[in-house]
Formats: sequence, C-alpha cells, structure tokens
Amino acid sequence: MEIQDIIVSHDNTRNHLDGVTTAIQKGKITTIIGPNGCGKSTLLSVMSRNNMPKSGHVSLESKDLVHYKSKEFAKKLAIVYQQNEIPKDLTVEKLVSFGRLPHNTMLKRNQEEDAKAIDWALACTNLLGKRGTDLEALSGGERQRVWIAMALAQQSEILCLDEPTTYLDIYYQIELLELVKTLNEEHGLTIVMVLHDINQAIRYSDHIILMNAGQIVTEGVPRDVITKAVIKEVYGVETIFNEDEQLGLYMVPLGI
Ligand SMILES: Nc1ncnc2c1ncn2[C@@H]1O[C@H](COP(=O)(O)OP(=O)(O)OP(=O)(O)O)[C@@H](O)[C@H]1O
Repeated sequence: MEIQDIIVSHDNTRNHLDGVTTAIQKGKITTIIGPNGCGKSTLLSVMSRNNMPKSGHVSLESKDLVHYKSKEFAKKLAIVYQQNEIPKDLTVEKLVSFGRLPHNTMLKRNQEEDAKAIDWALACTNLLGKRGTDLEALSGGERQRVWIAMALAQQSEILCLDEPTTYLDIYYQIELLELVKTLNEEHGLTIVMVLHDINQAIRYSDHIILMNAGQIVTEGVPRDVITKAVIKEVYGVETIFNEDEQLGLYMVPLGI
C-alpha cells in the first residue's frame, strides 16, 4: 500500500495528518506508534477508507483506494477498531459470520466456503468452544478475539488493528500479539496495528512508523527507530535501553 502526501483535517481548523507519506510492506507487521492525539487512528482510518483525505492518495496494488468497490476492498483489507460495543443477544458465531458479508450477494452465497472461513477464524482465535456463547458472557480478552475473528472471516489480505491490546491484562496482551504473529507468519497476512507499548512494538514489528503531531517523525526496523534520543524528543520521557539475549532490545522508562 502506497500512502502519498496525505492531509486530513477533522475540523478544518488544523491538519490532523499533515503530509504523511509512507508505504505498507506486504507480508510484514507494521506498527504505528506515537503520543496520544498524534494521528495514529486517523492514519489507519485513511488506509481503511473510513476517512477521505483533503488531499493526497492511497493506493493498493497500484489502484487508488477510491476506485475500489466496497466488497472488493473488503476482500483486501479488514479493520478492528479500538472500542467496540457488544451487540445484545448475539452469539460469537453470529457476529463472526458477519465477516462473510463481502463474499455474498443476494443471488450468490457459498455456504460451504462461509462455514469453512468461520471455522478457520474461530480456530485461529481459539474460540471454537465458545461459538454458541452470547457475546455478553465473554471476558474482555475473549471479546477482543471475537472482533478479530470477524475480521479474519472476511479473509482479507491486510488486517488493521487499532490498539488491540487496550483493556487486556498482560496475559491476554501477549496472547493477542502472539496470534497476530501467527497470522502473519503462518497465514501470510499483512498486519498494520497501532500500539502504545513501545516494548511490544519493538518485539512484534518488522517495521515501526513513529508519528508526532500529524506527521511521521521516523520509520524503519525497530532498533533504528526506537532510540533514547527519539523517545525523549517525541514523548518527553527519559529512558534506558538494554539488550538481553532472551528479550532482545528493550526500553525502561525512567521519568519525565
Ligand atoms: N472526529 C473528529 N473530530 C475532530 N477532531 C478529531 C476527530 N477525530 C480525531 N480528532 C483529533 O485528531 C487528532 C488525532 O486523533 P487520532 O485519534 O488519530 O490520534 P491517536 O494518535 O490515535 O490518539 P490516541 O493515542 O489518543 O488514540 C486528535 O487531536 C483528535 O482530537
């Protein structure tokens, strides 16, 4: 995906994305990081066509996103948002089945393929045993996995995740990020996610985009992007960096 000179203003008073140019590499895990309000979710919403930029272009496989039909685009890219209200009286399987909508028309529906995709999505997210359970009866971690399962049932090539670890305890955060890694490595999905935890971004990303005030400050492989100086400049936080055989590179925040 090529992102060229994107300008977005939510309120026409200032640019919330101010000339963003980057590329999302196929088959890789890209993580967008940066301080609150810097434009991470806005960038993700432009990539997923939920926000039309004031100027600039986004293209996928050399075709501008504006030229994709909705269902055609949904087969290319699925997104899981940051906060999702849980619908009432809906089972896990029913919600996940909504992910099949782009593949069906009034006249054409392949129930066998739908069932296979739903089973696959439930298996990947470890929810086969919960398929008949009401969404309201799930824990926060399980709910997050159901939204991801719905996106997986869409069988798109790119999966966008906006702060997928929010509200999850450390166990479920790791479980979710391991799932992301498996989806990438074993199923070939291209992942674009927004994370706040810098150590998780270092550990799970092939490529990091660091944003501040609507612009990209720097991007590249984690160890080139995340440095003591850049964290001080962008977040205003003093850190120490360490490298451990088991952990790899990691950062400890010291203070502000
Ligand atoms: N619908 C909107 N109307 C007006 N301003 C908006 C709207 N959506 C976002 N903004 C503003 O745009 C800026 C970027 O918001 P965005 O949600 O992209 O940031 P973010 O980096 O994802 O933040 P966070 O880490 O807090 O989730 C913020 O200043 C925000 O207040």
